[in-house]
Amino acid sequence: MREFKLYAITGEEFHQGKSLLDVMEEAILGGVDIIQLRDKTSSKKEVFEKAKQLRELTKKHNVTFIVNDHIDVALAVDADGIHIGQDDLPIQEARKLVGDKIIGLSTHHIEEARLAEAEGADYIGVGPIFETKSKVDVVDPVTTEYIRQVSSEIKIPFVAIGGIKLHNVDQVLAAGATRICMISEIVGAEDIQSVCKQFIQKLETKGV
Ligand SMILES: Cc1ncc(COP(=O)(O)OP(=O)(O)O)c(N)n1
Ligand SMILES: Cc1nc(C(=O)O)sc1CCOP(=O)(O)O
Ligand SMILES: [Mg+2]
Repeated sequence: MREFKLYAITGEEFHQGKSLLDVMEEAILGGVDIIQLRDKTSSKKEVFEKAKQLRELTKKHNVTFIVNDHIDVALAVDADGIHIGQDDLPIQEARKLVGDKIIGLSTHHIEEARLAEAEGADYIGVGPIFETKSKVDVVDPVTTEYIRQVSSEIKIPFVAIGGIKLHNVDQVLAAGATRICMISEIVGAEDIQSVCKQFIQKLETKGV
């Protein structure tokens, strides 16, 4: 898996009338090095069409492309990987389907992180660090304490997610995160490039 540090997930409810492609290209131009298509409401066919466009965009900019939930769509567009949750296929079964593509798995406590590592996830999501309105049925915030646990124990890459904003990201980095992931703070921004550049600056200040 290529190294990454600034991860943006689509969230069309936040896009302020701008097109999906324009929003994600702005994010990439601002420094995002991995993007995820996350669409909980569209039909499979619509998700496929969006994935095809984002695959083209990410190829053009040499950025990693992940599809959330839909393993079949990820395979159909030759995405770089998939992101799955605790209620999705077990990693071993997902691995049979995707081969050496990237598998990311959401985790919310250290036992899940240990299991993800043992079962061969390529990276884990660690969250939600703070309250978030971007996901329904989300668990209570795991706080930066969970970042501390994961960074001291888990060897595979992890990315902090959930309620991360420019005003609180310093706490996330201070706890040991070297990769951060956002929906609303990036794709809902007036000036997406500027927000991404500020996140990159925060990461670089911490030596990432
Ligand atoms: C990078 C990253 N981390 C966590 C999630 C959440 O995935 P999941 O638990 O499957 O929830 P949904 O996103 O499907 O609502 C994620 N998508 N990406
Ligand atoms: C999709 C998602 N997964 C989470 C998890 O903790 O697994 S938190 C989350 C929403 C992240 O959106 P925002 O940056 O707008 O808070
Ligand atoms: Mg999911």
